[in-house]
Amino acid sequence: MDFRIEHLTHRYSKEKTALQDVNLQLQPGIIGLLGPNGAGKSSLIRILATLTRPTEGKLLWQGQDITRNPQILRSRLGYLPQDFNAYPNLSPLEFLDYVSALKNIPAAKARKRSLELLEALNLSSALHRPIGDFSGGMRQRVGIAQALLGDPELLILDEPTVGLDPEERVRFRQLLLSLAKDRIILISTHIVSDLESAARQVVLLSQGQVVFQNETKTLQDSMKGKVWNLLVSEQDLPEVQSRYTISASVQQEDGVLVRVLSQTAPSSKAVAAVPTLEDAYLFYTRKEEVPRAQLAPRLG
Ligand SMILES: Nc1ncnc2c1ncn2[C@@H]1O[C@H](COP(=O)(O)OP(=O)(O)OP(=O)(O)O)[C@@H](O)[C@H]1O
Repeated sequence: MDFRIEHLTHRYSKEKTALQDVNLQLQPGIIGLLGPNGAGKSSLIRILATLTRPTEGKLLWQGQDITRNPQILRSRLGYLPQDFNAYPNLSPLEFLDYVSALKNIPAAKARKRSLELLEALNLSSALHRPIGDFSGGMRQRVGIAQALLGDPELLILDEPTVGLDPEERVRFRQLLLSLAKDRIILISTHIVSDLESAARQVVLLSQGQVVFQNETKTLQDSMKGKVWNLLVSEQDLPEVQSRYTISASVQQEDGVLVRVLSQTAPSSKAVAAVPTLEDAYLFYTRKEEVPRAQLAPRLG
Protein backbone atom coordinates (compact mmCIF):
# COMPACT_ATOMS: atom_id res chain seq x y z
CA MET A 1 0.00 0.00 0.00
CA ASP A 2 1.53 3.22 -1.12
CA PHE A 3 0.18 6.73 -1.59
CA ARG A 4 2.50 9.28 -3.14
CA ILE A 5 1.81 12.97 -3.52
CA GLU A 6 4.03 14.65 -6.09
CA HIS A 7 4.48 18.38 -6.65
CA LEU A 8 1.04 19.20 -5.35
CA THR A 9 0.08 22.85 -5.61
CA HIS A 10 -3.35 24.27 -4.92
CA ARG A 11 -4.50 27.81 -5.60
CA TYR A 12 -7.90 29.19 -4.69
CA SER A 13 -7.14 32.35 -6.70
CA LYS A 14 -4.14 34.16 -8.19
CA GLU A 15 -3.40 35.69 -4.80
CA LYS A 16 -4.22 32.67 -2.64
CA THR A 17 -1.93 29.65 -2.87
CA ALA A 18 -3.01 27.21 -0.14
CA LEU A 19 -0.47 24.46 -0.95
CA GLN A 20 2.89 24.90 -2.65
CA ASP A 21 4.82 21.97 -4.15
CA VAL A 22 3.88 19.39 -1.52
CA ASN A 23 5.63 16.01 -1.85
CA LEU A 24 4.74 13.14 0.48
CA GLN A 25 5.05 9.41 0.61
CA LEU A 26 2.43 7.80 2.85
CA GLN A 27 2.72 4.20 4.04
CA PRO A 28 0.70 2.05 6.46
CA GLY A 29 0.54 3.32 10.02
CA ILE A 30 -0.72 6.45 11.71
CA ILE A 31 0.54 9.68 10.18
CA GLY A 32 -0.13 12.93 12.00
CA LEU A 33 -0.75 16.06 9.96
CA LEU A 34 0.08 19.11 12.02
CA GLY A 35 0.16 22.80 11.28
CA PRO A 36 -1.12 26.13 12.57
CA ASN A 37 -4.45 27.61 11.45
CA GLY A 38 -4.41 28.34 7.75
CA ALA A 39 -1.37 26.10 7.08
CA GLY A 40 -3.31 24.19 4.43
CA LYS A 41 -4.26 20.99 6.30
CA SER A 42 -7.94 20.96 5.33
CA SER A 43 -7.10 21.86 1.73
CA LEU A 44 -4.65 18.95 1.58
CA ILE A 45 -7.10 16.58 3.22
CA ARG A 46 -9.93 17.50 0.86
CA ILE A 47 -7.62 16.89 -2.08
CA LEU A 48 -6.47 13.50 -0.73
CA ALA A 49 -10.11 12.57 -0.06
CA THR A 50 -10.77 13.34 -3.78
CA LEU A 51 -13.25 16.12 -2.97
CA THR A 52 -11.13 18.88 -4.48
CA ARG A 53 -9.06 18.58 -7.63
CA PRO A 54 -5.60 20.10 -7.14
CA THR A 55 -4.38 22.89 -9.40
CA GLU A 56 -1.17 21.00 -10.14
CA GLY A 57 0.51 17.75 -9.19
CA LYS A 58 -0.08 14.02 -9.05
CA LEU A 59 -1.68 11.77 -6.44
CA LEU A 60 -0.44 8.25 -7.01
CA TRP A 61 -2.39 5.48 -5.23
CA GLN A 62 -0.50 2.23 -5.83
CA GLY A 63 1.12 3.99 -8.78
CA GLN A 64 -2.18 5.09 -10.38
CA ASP A 65 -2.98 8.79 -10.72
CA ILE A 66 -6.24 9.46 -8.87
CA THR A 67 -6.54 13.06 -10.03
CA ARG A 68 -7.55 11.54 -13.37
CA ASN A 69 -9.56 8.68 -11.96
CA PRO A 70 -10.74 9.35 -8.37
CA GLN A 71 -12.97 6.23 -8.28
CA ILE A 72 -9.86 4.07 -7.86
CA LEU A 73 -9.40 5.53 -4.40
CA ARG A 74 -12.99 6.30 -3.36
CA SER A 75 -13.92 2.67 -2.81
CA ARG A 76 -10.93 2.24 -0.50
CA LEU A 77 -11.34 5.46 1.42
CA GLY A 78 -12.81 6.26 4.84
CA TYR A 79 -13.19 9.97 5.55
CA LEU A 80 -14.23 12.02 8.56
CA PRO A 81 -14.64 15.68 7.58
CA GLN A 82 -13.96 18.50 10.05
CA ASP A 83 -17.61 19.53 10.08
CA PHE A 84 -19.15 16.06 10.26
CA ASN A 85 -22.92 16.13 10.64
CA ALA A 86 -25.21 13.12 10.52
CA TYR A 87 -28.95 13.26 9.86
CA PRO A 88 -30.39 14.22 13.29
CA ASN A 89 -33.52 12.08 12.95
CA LEU A 90 -31.61 8.86 12.34
CA SER A 91 -30.24 6.61 15.05
CA PRO A 92 -26.53 5.70 14.75
CA LEU A 93 -27.50 2.23 13.56
CA GLU A 94 -29.80 3.65 10.85
CA PHE A 95 -27.13 6.13 9.83
CA LEU A 96 -24.47 3.43 9.54
CA ASP A 97 -26.92 1.28 7.51
CA TYR A 98 -27.34 4.22 5.17
CA VAL A 99 -23.58 4.81 4.79
CA SER A 100 -23.03 1.06 4.30
CA ALA A 101 -25.55 1.09 1.44
CA LEU A 102 -23.70 4.04 -0.15
CA LYS A 103 -20.47 2.08 0.17
CA ASN A 104 -22.09 -1.02 -1.38
CA ILE A 105 -21.47 -3.16 1.69
CA PRO A 106 -23.83 -6.21 1.75
CA ALA A 107 -26.58 -5.66 4.37
CA ALA A 108 -25.87 -8.68 6.61
CA LYS A 109 -22.14 -7.94 6.79
CA ALA A 110 -22.81 -4.22 7.24
CA ARG A 111 -25.04 -4.64 10.31
CA LYS A 112 -22.49 -6.88 12.04
CA ARG A 113 -19.67 -4.41 11.41
CA SER A 114 -21.80 -1.42 12.47
CA LEU A 115 -22.56 -3.08 15.80
CA GLU A 116 -18.87 -3.90 16.33
CA LEU A 117 -17.83 -0.33 15.58
CA LEU A 118 -20.52 1.25 17.75
CA GLU A 119 -19.45 -1.06 20.57
CA ALA A 120 -15.77 -0.13 20.10
CA LEU A 121 -16.75 3.54 20.19
CA ASN A 122 -18.82 3.10 23.33
CA LEU A 123 -22.16 3.81 21.68
CA SER A 124 -23.87 0.47 22.33
CA SER A 125 -26.28 2.00 24.82
CA ALA A 126 -27.47 4.58 22.27
CA LEU A 127 -28.00 2.42 19.18
CA HIS A 128 -31.61 3.49 18.64
CA ARG A 129 -31.61 7.06 19.93
CA PRO A 130 -31.77 9.91 17.38
CA ILE A 131 -28.34 11.41 16.70
CA GLY A 132 -29.90 14.87 17.09
CA ASP A 133 -30.08 14.20 20.87
CA PHE A 134 -26.39 13.27 21.12
CA SER A 135 -23.61 15.30 22.74
CA GLY A 136 -20.85 16.65 20.46
CA GLY A 137 -18.51 13.85 21.53
CA MET A 138 -21.10 11.15 20.77
CA ARG A 139 -21.80 12.64 17.33
CA GLN A 140 -18.09 12.71 16.61
CA ARG A 141 -17.87 9.01 17.52
CA VAL A 142 -20.65 8.24 15.02
CA GLY A 143 -18.52 10.12 12.47
CA ILE A 144 -15.51 7.98 13.30
CA ALA A 145 -17.63 4.82 12.99
CA GLN A 146 -18.96 5.76 9.54
CA ALA A 147 -15.41 6.47 8.34
CA LEU A 148 -14.35 2.97 9.42
CA LEU A 149 -17.14 1.17 7.56
CA GLY A 150 -16.00 -0.88 4.60
CA ASP A 151 -12.58 -1.58 6.07
CA PRO A 152 -10.87 1.30 4.22
CA GLU A 153 -7.20 1.01 3.23
CA LEU A 154 -6.86 4.77 3.51
CA LEU A 155 -8.47 6.49 6.47
CA ILE A 156 -8.47 10.28 6.56
CA LEU A 157 -9.62 11.97 9.74
CA ASP A 158 -9.86 15.76 10.03
CA GLU A 159 -9.70 16.82 13.69
CA PRO A 160 -11.21 13.53 14.92
CA THR A 161 -10.79 14.15 18.64
CA VAL A 162 -12.58 17.49 18.75
CA GLY A 163 -15.30 17.22 21.39
CA LEU A 164 -14.02 13.94 22.87
CA ASP A 165 -13.31 13.83 26.59
CA PRO A 166 -9.95 12.42 27.81
CA GLU A 167 -11.35 8.94 28.37
CA GLU A 168 -12.90 8.86 24.88
CA ARG A 169 -9.59 10.04 23.43
CA VAL A 170 -7.72 7.14 24.98
CA ARG A 171 -10.32 4.68 23.62
CA PHE A 172 -10.14 6.25 20.20
CA ARG A 173 -6.34 6.05 20.16
CA GLN A 174 -6.47 2.36 21.07
CA LEU A 175 -8.99 1.69 18.31
CA LEU A 176 -6.78 3.44 15.76
CA LEU A 177 -3.68 1.58 16.91
CA SER A 178 -5.52 -1.71 16.46
CA LEU A 179 -6.37 -0.69 12.87
CA ALA A 180 -3.08 0.88 11.87
CA LYS A 181 -1.11 -2.22 10.94
CA ASP A 182 -2.41 -2.66 7.44
CA ARG A 183 -3.78 0.71 6.41
CA ILE A 184 -2.73 4.31 6.03
CA ILE A 185 -4.35 6.52 8.65
CA LEU A 186 -3.87 10.24 8.17
CA ILE A 187 -5.00 12.39 11.08
CA SER A 188 -5.11 16.15 11.01
CA THR A 189 -5.16 17.63 14.49
CA HIS A 190 -4.38 20.61 16.66
CA ILE A 191 -4.03 18.35 19.68
CA VAL A 192 -0.39 17.36 19.37
CA SER A 193 -0.45 15.09 22.42
CA ASP A 194 -3.00 12.86 20.62
CA LEU A 195 -0.23 11.87 18.23
CA GLU A 196 2.64 11.53 20.66
CA SER A 197 2.22 7.86 21.48
CA ALA A 198 0.25 6.80 18.40
CA ALA A 199 1.65 8.35 15.23
CA ARG A 200 4.58 6.67 13.53
CA GLN A 201 5.14 9.63 11.27
CA VAL A 202 4.46 13.33 11.40
CA VAL A 203 3.93 15.74 8.53
CA LEU A 204 4.32 19.36 9.54
CA LEU A 205 2.71 21.95 7.27
CA SER A 206 3.35 25.65 7.51
CA GLN A 207 2.11 28.27 5.05
CA GLY A 208 1.22 25.64 2.48
CA GLN A 209 4.58 23.89 2.54
CA VAL A 210 5.86 20.73 4.19
CA VAL A 211 8.34 21.82 6.85
CA PHE A 212 8.99 18.30 8.09
CA GLN A 213 8.03 14.73 7.23
CA ASN A 214 9.64 12.01 9.24
CA GLU A 215 9.27 9.48 12.04
CA THR A 216 7.77 11.00 15.19
CA LYS A 217 10.84 9.95 17.14
CA THR A 218 13.19 11.63 14.66
CA LEU A 219 11.22 14.85 15.00
CA GLN A 220 11.41 14.66 18.78
CA ASP A 221 15.13 13.75 18.71
CA SER A 222 15.84 16.72 16.43
CA MET A 223 14.83 18.89 19.39
CA LYS A 224 17.54 17.59 21.72
CA GLY A 225 19.48 20.56 23.07
CA LYS A 226 16.74 23.01 22.05
CA VAL A 227 14.40 22.69 25.04
CA TRP A 228 15.28 24.44 28.28
CA ASN A 229 13.77 24.83 31.71
CA LEU A 230 14.36 28.25 33.17
CA LEU A 231 13.16 29.72 36.43
CA VAL A 232 12.32 33.39 35.98
CA SER A 233 10.84 36.03 38.24
CA GLU A 234 7.36 37.43 37.55
CA GLN A 235 9.14 40.65 36.59
CA ASP A 236 11.30 39.01 33.89
CA LEU A 237 8.56 36.78 32.51
CA PRO A 238 7.15 39.23 29.90
CA GLU A 239 10.61 39.73 28.43
CA VAL A 240 11.30 36.00 28.14
CA GLN A 241 7.86 35.49 26.59
CA SER A 242 8.47 38.20 24.02
CA ARG A 243 11.89 36.86 23.02
CA TYR A 244 11.34 33.12 22.97
CA THR A 245 8.79 30.52 22.10
CA ILE A 246 7.55 29.12 25.41
CA SER A 247 5.92 25.69 25.30
CA ALA A 248 4.80 25.60 28.95
CA SER A 249 5.02 27.54 32.19
CA VAL A 250 4.41 26.50 35.78
CA GLN A 251 3.89 28.90 38.65
CA GLN A 252 6.21 28.13 41.58
CA GLU A 253 6.83 29.70 44.98
CA ASP A 254 10.11 31.32 43.84
CA GLY A 255 9.00 32.38 40.34
CA VAL A 256 7.75 30.84 37.12
CA LEU A 257 9.35 27.75 35.60
CA VAL A 258 9.20 28.23 31.83
CA ARG A 259 9.97 25.75 29.08
CA VAL A 260 11.92 27.69 26.48
CA LEU A 261 12.49 26.52 22.89
CA SER A 262 15.80 27.85 21.62
CA GLN A 263 18.82 26.71 19.56
CA THR A 264 21.06 27.88 22.39
CA ALA A 265 20.64 28.12 26.15
CA PRO A 266 18.54 31.22 26.89
CA SER A 267 20.54 31.82 30.08
CA SER A 268 23.43 30.24 31.96
CA LYS A 269 20.83 29.19 34.53
CA ALA A 270 18.77 27.25 31.97
CA VAL A 271 18.69 23.44 32.27
CA ALA A 272 18.24 21.19 29.19
CA ALA A 273 14.92 19.28 29.17
CA VAL A 274 13.69 16.12 27.39
CA PRO A 275 11.78 17.24 24.25
CA THR A 276 8.15 16.33 23.54
CA LEU A 277 6.33 16.32 20.22
CA GLU A 278 4.54 19.50 21.26
CA ASP A 279 7.93 21.22 21.74
CA ALA A 280 8.94 20.14 18.23
CA TYR A 281 5.67 21.34 16.72
CA LEU A 282 5.93 24.75 18.37
CA PHE A 283 9.62 25.08 17.49
CA TYR A 284 9.24 24.37 13.78
CA THR A 285 6.23 26.65 13.41
CA ARG A 286 7.52 29.40 15.72
CA LYS A 287 8.32 33.00 14.98
CA GLU A 288 12.00 33.95 14.63
CA GLU A 289 13.80 34.36 17.92
CA VAL A 290 15.50 37.54 19.07
CA PRO A 291 19.34 37.24 19.14
CA ARG A 292 20.64 36.43 22.60
CA ALA A 293 22.93 39.46 22.64
CA GLN A 294 19.84 41.63 22.94
CA LEU A 295 18.61 39.97 26.11
CA ALA A 296 18.49 41.91 29.33
CA PRO A 297 21.73 41.28 31.30
CA ARG A 298 19.90 40.03 34.40
CA LEU A 299 18.60 37.03 32.39
CA GLY A 300 22.01 36.03 31.09
N1 LIG B 1 -12.48 28.02 -0.43
C1 LIG B 1 -11.44 28.83 -0.22
N2 LIG B 1 -11.29 29.96 -0.93
C2 LIG B 1 -10.23 30.78 -0.74
N3 LIG B 1 -9.28 30.57 0.18
C3 LIG B 1 -9.38 29.47 0.93
C4 LIG B 1 -10.46 28.54 0.78
N4 LIG B 1 -10.29 27.53 1.68
C5 LIG B 1 -9.16 27.82 2.35
N5 LIG B 1 -8.62 28.97 1.91
C6 LIG B 1 -7.36 29.59 2.39
O1 LIG B 1 -6.30 28.67 2.14
C7 LIG B 1 -5.39 28.65 3.25
C8 LIG B 1 -5.32 27.24 3.83
O2 LIG B 1 -6.58 26.95 4.44
P1 LIG B 1 -6.92 25.55 5.11
O3 LIG B 1 -8.35 25.61 5.58
O4 LIG B 1 -6.53 24.47 4.20
O5 LIG B 1 -5.93 25.57 6.36
P2 LIG B 1 -5.94 24.68 7.69
O6 LIG B 1 -4.54 24.35 8.00
O7 LIG B 1 -6.89 23.55 7.51
O8 LIG B 1 -6.52 25.68 8.76
P3 LIG B 1 -7.48 25.37 10.03
O9 LIG B 1 -6.64 24.61 10.98
O10 LIG B 1 -7.83 26.75 10.50
O11 LIG B 1 -8.67 24.59 9.51
C9 LIG B 1 -5.90 29.69 4.24
O12 LIG B 1 -5.20 30.90 4.00
C10 LIG B 1 -7.38 29.84 3.90
O13 LIG B 1 -7.82 31.13 4.20
